[in-house]
Amino acid sequence: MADLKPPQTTASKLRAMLAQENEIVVCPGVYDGYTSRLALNVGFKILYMTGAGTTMSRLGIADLGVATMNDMRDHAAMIASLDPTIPLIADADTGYGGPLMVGRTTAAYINAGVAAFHLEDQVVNKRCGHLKNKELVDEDTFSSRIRAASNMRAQLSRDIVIIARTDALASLGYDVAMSRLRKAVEAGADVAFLEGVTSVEEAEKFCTEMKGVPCLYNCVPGGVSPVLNVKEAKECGYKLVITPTLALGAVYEAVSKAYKGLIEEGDTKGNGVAVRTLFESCGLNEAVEFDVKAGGTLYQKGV
Ligand SMILES: C[C@](O)(C(=O)O)[C@H](CC(=O)O)C(=O)O
Repeated sequence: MADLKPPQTTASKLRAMLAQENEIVVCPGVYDGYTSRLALNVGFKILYMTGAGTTMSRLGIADLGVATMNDMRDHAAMIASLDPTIPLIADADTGYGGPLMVGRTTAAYINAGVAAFHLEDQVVNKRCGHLKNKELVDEDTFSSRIRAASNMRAQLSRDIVIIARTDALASLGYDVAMSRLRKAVEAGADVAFLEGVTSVEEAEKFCTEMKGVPCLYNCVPGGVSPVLNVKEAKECGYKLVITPTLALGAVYEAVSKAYKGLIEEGDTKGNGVAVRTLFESCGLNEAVEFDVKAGGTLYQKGV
């Protein structure tokens, strides 16, 4: 029998990262296997799967609550599988229904290898937190979502870090949003996410008033919040920063340019990155090595 030791869970790795004093956990937004590989290749030890990006890349639709639990779970499972030692934080929107459904989502995300997920207080037909006229569920309904996640985690004896997100700031104000987050923490949430923070002062106040509960900053250029860099977010007191649209924006610009070059000038080369380099960014050499080591004959002479 092989000597197989159970690996440390990615949820407990993330908890250890959050417990480090004077550190902020910087999470690159990824939205598919390719962007996840690119983030891992530059050395990130954590990934954030954006729901907006998942909906855009998987369905070609804007962040309007169209992706189902299965879409999100499948996407998260694929991303988490690329390097199962790396914690993946994944968007879980509203949890996709009542407590029973949120419990099911929690179990599905745990089984998909997700280390942490965020659940919010918008209605199920939600929209991006940086769009206008969001509708919310009441405070008790939000608490029940968090409690369902926490109860399922306990029932399964499997860890997942629960991030409570409130979208209440925009329509109900700071105090109501804080009350929702405090109740969410009482119901079992580990991390607080105040969506749509409007100023640095508000960000600092929020981190102070959450009294030791790790706080997450959502950096969305062109949204309603100031675009804080990592140092600034840390100085406000945040323990986590996510950048959901970083890769989406980079791809928007670079790919649009390449396609325009093709349609307007017949440029078939684009930036000319060699195909082998592209494959290598997605584990070509490691895959070949794995196959050869196991005695496979397909790639013995190289590829
Ligand atoms: C964090 C977020 O839920 C996401 O899907 O990544 C979005 C980000 C975005 O749409 O830019 C959000 O609602 O803030």
